[in-house]
Parts: sequence; C-alpha cells; structure tokens
Amino acid sequence: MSNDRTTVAVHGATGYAARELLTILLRHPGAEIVALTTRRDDAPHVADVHPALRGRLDLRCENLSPAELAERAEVVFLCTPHGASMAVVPELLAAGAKVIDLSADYRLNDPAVYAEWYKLEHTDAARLPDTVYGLPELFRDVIPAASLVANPGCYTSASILALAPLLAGGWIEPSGIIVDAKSGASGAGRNPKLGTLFSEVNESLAAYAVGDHRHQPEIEQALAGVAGAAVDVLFTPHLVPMDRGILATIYATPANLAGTERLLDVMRAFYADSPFVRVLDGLPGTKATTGTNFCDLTVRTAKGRVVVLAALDNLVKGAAGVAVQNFNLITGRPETTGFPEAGG
Ligand SMILES: NC(=O)C1=CN([C@@H]2O[C@H](COP(=O)(O)OP(=O)(O)OC[C@H]3O[C@@H](n4cnc5c(N)ncnc54)[C@H](OP(=O)(O)O)[C@@H]3O)[C@@H](O)[C@H]2O)C=CC1
Ligand SMILES: CC(=O)N[C@@H](CCC(=O)OP(=O)(O)O)C(=O)O
Repeated sequence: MSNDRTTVAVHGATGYAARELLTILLRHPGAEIVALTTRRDDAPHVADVHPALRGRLDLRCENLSPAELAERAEVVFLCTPHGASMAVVPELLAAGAKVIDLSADYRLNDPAVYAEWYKLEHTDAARLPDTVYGLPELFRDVIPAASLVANPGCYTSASILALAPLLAGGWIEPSGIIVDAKSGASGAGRNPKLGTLFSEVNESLAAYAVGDHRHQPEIEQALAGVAGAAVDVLFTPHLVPMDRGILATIYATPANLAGTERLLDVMRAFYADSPFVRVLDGLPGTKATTGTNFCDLTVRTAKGRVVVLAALDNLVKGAAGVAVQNFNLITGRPETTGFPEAGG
C-alpha cells in the first residue's frame, strides 16, 4: 500500500457487523474510512444510522457501484449478506481493490456444497477453490498475499479455534464431534425478523437449525484441513436472550489417555503466537470477551470424553475484529494494530 494510511470502504454499512467494524477502524492508526454504502437512496448520515458513531465519523452512506467503491478505496470490506457479496466481488477485484468479505459467499471451496447449504447457485464459482479462508490463527502465512479474504462465520470461528489444536495433534477422534453453541441475537443481523423480536428472544432459550445449520460444512471443511482427514461434526446452535456473545461447548472422543493438564498444554503451545486466543485454566464466559477481539478457550477430560469450551464476541472476533486482523495482514501491518486490548 502506498500511504501510511490505507483508504477503506464499508459496503453494507448500515448493519451490525459494519457498526462494529467502523468502531474498530476509527481507532486504527492505519485506516482512513472514505466510503460507506447502503441500498437506500436518501444517503443517510452514518450518525443517524449508528448513533454511537455521532461526532466520530462525518460520512454519509451512499448507494455506490463497485467501480465507485474501488475508485475511492484501496480495501473494501463487504458487510453484506451472502448472495450480495458475490454480486460485487468480481468487479471490485477487477478494478484493483482488495476485498475482505464478511459473508459466507467465499468460505466454502466447493460450489456444489455452497449450492446445497445456501440454496443458491454461486455466480463466481471459479474463484472458490483458491479463496483464502480468513482465520489468521490457522492461515496467517497465506492471508498476506490474498486480494480476497473470506472472513469466517461466528460460530465457526469459536468451533474451529477450539478444536484445531486437538485435531492437529491427533488428540481427539475426527468423527463424532458434537458442537453445542449459543449465540446472542445480534448474530442474526439488524434486518428485522420475527425470531429476533425482543418478545420472542427475551426470557427464552431455544435451539434452531438442528443438524442443518450452514456453519456445519464450514467447520468440517476447515477442520479437515487441520486434521488431514475428514472431520464429522454435529452442530446445534441456540439463540439466547443476549445482544452479543457466543459460547460453544464441544464434546469429542479422546484418541489417547491424555488428561486435562496435558491438553491445556497442547492448546497453549498451539496458540503461543496467537495474540487473540487466550487459553484459560478456568471456564470461559461470554462477558469476559464482550467488545474484545479475544477468543477464550479451555479444555477438560470428563467421563471418557474431551470437553472443549470457547467464548467470543460474535460481532468482534466472530466478524469485524477478525476482518481487521485480516486487513492488517493484507496491508503488511502487525496483526494486533488497532487492538489496544492486545497491545496493538
Ligand atoms: N452479525 C454477526 O454476528 C455476524 C455476521 N456475519 C456476516 O456479516 C454480514 C453482515 O452481517 P450483519 O451486519 O449482521 O447484517 P445486517 O443485516 O445487520 O446488515 C446487512 C447490511 O447489508 C446491506 N444489505 C442487505 N441486503 C443487501 C443486498 N441484497 N445488497 C446489498 N446490500 C445489502 C444492508 O444495508 P441496507 O439495507 O441499508 O442496504 C446492511 O447494511 C453477513 O454476511 C453476515 O452473515 C458474519 C459473522 C458474524
Ligand atoms: C444468532 C444467529 O442467527 N446467528 C447467525 C449466524 C451469524 C453468522 O456468522 O452468519 P454467516 O455465516 O451467515 O456470516 C445464524 O445462525 O444464521
């Protein structure tokens, strides 16, 4: 990148992930926010869309084409739903922009798997096999060279970070893994829907998409790469009456007789150079990660099983925070830049 500060645009700037991203970028010493988009044609000021940003960012959200975005910004963050991201990526890349996509459009390598789980034909399928999966803790060696980074999903980040050290070292069996995960309602986005109304979520706890959630193949794909073999995961998400936060409780079959202390050592060694993963002696909870880019992990052996626990903020480490880690990597900056909580 040519300047000390990299010009950035946020496409889909009126949603929750974008709000969180803008909050992080505003304190980032190497990012200059130059453009925000919405499909609305009344060009709302960002402070009217995200009141928390009042007085901190003087920009309007505009209905801009990919060509206009690429002309203004060196890096474009896509905070749009799946389907909408692949509609703009080819033009953005052709115009020379680097792209960090927060949606699921480029996470799966196989277009047939994408079509099966997203009920949508991929319109840019040729790019899928080579797109870099933006989980820096696993792929920080290849992310810096990428023009397009596919940011991971929120449940998937928690699940993959929890299981990768144990699968990589052969400490657990790659089949029969159960991920039981809970998320706050902001994980469903800002677009109003019945299931996330206050009176539906408040004082309630419910599972959804049992066995057929779209994050299941994403978790299996990433972990198969780590394990060097097919990985079989049963994933059950739950909606909890919180704004934000994910807790995943994961059950696996041990592949040997290692105890809790040995497995904790394995996890600590695996993440020794990963500033945003904290391996705890105690049990993680969402509150300790709220508003931060940390993923808190621990592991236990109990009744012949290995139990791994992971907590993170779905909007930060699960979305906007990891996007900024990726931004740092593709612009040649230290991964922690813009994250005072990690010394950056
Ligand atoms: N929320 C979370 O915890 C996480 C979200 N993600 C992913 O990040 C992305 C953004 O999520 P989130 O912020 O929660 O979603 P929101 O629903 O809160 O925001 C979506 C944004 O996309 C815009 N948008 C909606 N549909 C289209 C379309 N067809 N074309 C162009 N723009 C569109 C909306 O803008 P407008 O209506 O003003 O045009 C809005 O700015 C999604 O892909 C989501 O799956 C990933 C990990 C975690
Ligand atoms: C609570 C809730 O509804 N969460 C969302 C996951 C959010 C996310 O990471 O979505 P993408 O993979 O689409 O980016 C869901 O279950 O669909």
